Amino acid sequence: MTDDLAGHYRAIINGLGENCDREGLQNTPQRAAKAMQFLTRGYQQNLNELVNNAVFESAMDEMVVIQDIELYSMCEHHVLPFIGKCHIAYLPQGKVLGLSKFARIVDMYARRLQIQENLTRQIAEAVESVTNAKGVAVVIEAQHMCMMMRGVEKQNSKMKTSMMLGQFRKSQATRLEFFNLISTNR
Ligand SMILES: Nc1nc2c(ncn2[C@@H]2O[C@H](COP(=O)(O)OP(=O)(O)OP(=O)(O)O)[C@@H](O)[C@H]2O)c(=O)[nH]1
Ligand SMILES: [Zn+2]
Repeated sequence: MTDDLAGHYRAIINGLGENCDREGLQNTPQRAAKAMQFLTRGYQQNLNELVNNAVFESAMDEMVVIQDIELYSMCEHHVLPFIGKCHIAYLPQGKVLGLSKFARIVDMYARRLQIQENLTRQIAEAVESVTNAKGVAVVIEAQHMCMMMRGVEKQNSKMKTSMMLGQFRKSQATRLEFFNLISTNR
């Protein structure tokens, strides 16, 4: 698998007019293949294994927010990185999820070829399915290298996406509480 990918990288690099046999590039196809496999390792993961039963009974029924989870993803249109932060909130009803699992869920979906909108939705639906929460909210703010390094070359624009499920979608007060919580301490 890595060797196959490395062969493709060799063709790309040679196709750019470079020479993969020169010293600095000799191991590059192999390295680039491994790096790309790492950046897309989310394809090898699944939600059940990742959560590993780290769901705990709890009487907590107020909003829980996990803020500023950094994410690195790759846009599916250009295969260039987009980089940002994810904020997740949920309203537990009897069960809370192990804290690190939120970051693992973000990474599992981020480490695939993505668009930000779908990534946002997938994270929200995963948290909902694992916790059976009364509501889940996810906000992602990210900068896309395809907008910065090429194309329109806008260095400061950010894309913000949100996905509200359950109570967050129904109740404006709940949504506002979440937006308030994530707009402080930054
Ligand atoms: N909605 C959305 N669009 C994205 C995302 N990542 C990249 N894109 C956009 O995907 C679009 C692809 O447009 P095309 O016209 O097919 O490709 P292109 O000629 O490379 O487009 P330019 O970026 O405008 O040069 C561009 O507008 C990108 O900005 C994302 O996460 N969400
Ligand atoms: Zn792109």
